[in-house]
Amino acid sequence: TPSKLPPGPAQLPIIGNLHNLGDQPHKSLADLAKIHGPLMSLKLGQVTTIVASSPAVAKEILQKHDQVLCNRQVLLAIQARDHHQFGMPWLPVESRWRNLRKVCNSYIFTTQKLDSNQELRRRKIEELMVFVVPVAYQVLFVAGTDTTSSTLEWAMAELLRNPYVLVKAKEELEQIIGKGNPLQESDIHKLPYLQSIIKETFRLHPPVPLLLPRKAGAEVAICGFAVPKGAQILVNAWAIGRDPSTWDAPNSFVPERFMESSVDVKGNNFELIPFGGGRRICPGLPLALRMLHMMLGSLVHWFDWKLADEIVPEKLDMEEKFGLTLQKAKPLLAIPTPR
Ligand code: HEM
Repeated sequence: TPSKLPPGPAQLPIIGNLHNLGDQPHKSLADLAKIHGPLMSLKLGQVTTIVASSPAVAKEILQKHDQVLCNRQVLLAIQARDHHQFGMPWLPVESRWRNLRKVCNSYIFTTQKLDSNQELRRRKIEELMVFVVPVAYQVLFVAGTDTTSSTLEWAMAELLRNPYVLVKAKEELEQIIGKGNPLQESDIHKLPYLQSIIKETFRLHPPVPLLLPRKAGAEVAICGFAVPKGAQILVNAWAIGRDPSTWDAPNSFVPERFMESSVDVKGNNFELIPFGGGRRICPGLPLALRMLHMMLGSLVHWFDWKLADEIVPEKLDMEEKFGLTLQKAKPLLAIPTPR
């Protein structure tokens, strides 16, 4: 078994590499990975931290060694409020977690259940559309801490910044759904371009850029290096989504790249893992995907959009703010007119 830790930047006493993170840790870690490689080790304070930044290493962690690495590193801030006792994301892989996952997979997020309560969501979407009309002036995509709303805001921002994509999305909806007809969840599979837009949004703007920290339950060898027991494991989904050896023109928003490809966000393609992977993959994935396609599709289908304040598309501010979820730093201001 290897004894050497993966390579990484030099460490200072006590703080280790905390000073390397800055206020955009996912970007700083991506830059460090360019120097030290797709598997690196750092010391965040006293915590040995292993960072994965390529699809191959992510696969080692989320698939091959999933069993040893499936528990969470519970952040002190969360422990302090006792949240880890209750929230599924922080539970250890033991009976309580297993029961909750079972409830999710067999009762809450099954295709059958989601199909049977889609009427509730259809009404919500209708309310959202009715809400947009009188405000027909300025719709603020209010920055919540919510992963789904943040993805929707990024998607709308990309559509407004890339008007040709918006036109193509409209054309697809008009052709498949028809002007004036409401979008239904059962239509989503007939809208490959809309699906590609959502994938491309997740690639560039994964709402949980470093996924949720895992913890090594035992020492494990990864790519010829030793990952010690107790180490915190981060997977930089943001860096992987922009990796130039995986993606052509990695920083451009080009949904077309997914039209002829089978790459999906469901945890099988490690170049695109906004929901994580392995046994702790996001259980809300099927619901989140339905909601996102319905909300984005309906906003595009029902309204014409332009940017507020005469901003030209290329000048739209796409700065990110790192937090629990990766938000747009400046809220998107967009003006709808009913079509
Ligand atoms: C765009 C939407 C969403 C994204 C990008 C997202 C992303 C994630 C990620 C990256 C993880 C950690 C996965 C891992 O460790 O490999 C996670 C876990 C989780 N997510 Fe989501 N999520 C989303 C929406 C939702 C929704 C709508 C729900 C519930 C209704 C949900 C419930 C959960 C729960 C309970 C966990 C913890 C699972 C566990 O630890 O076993 N998520 N999510």
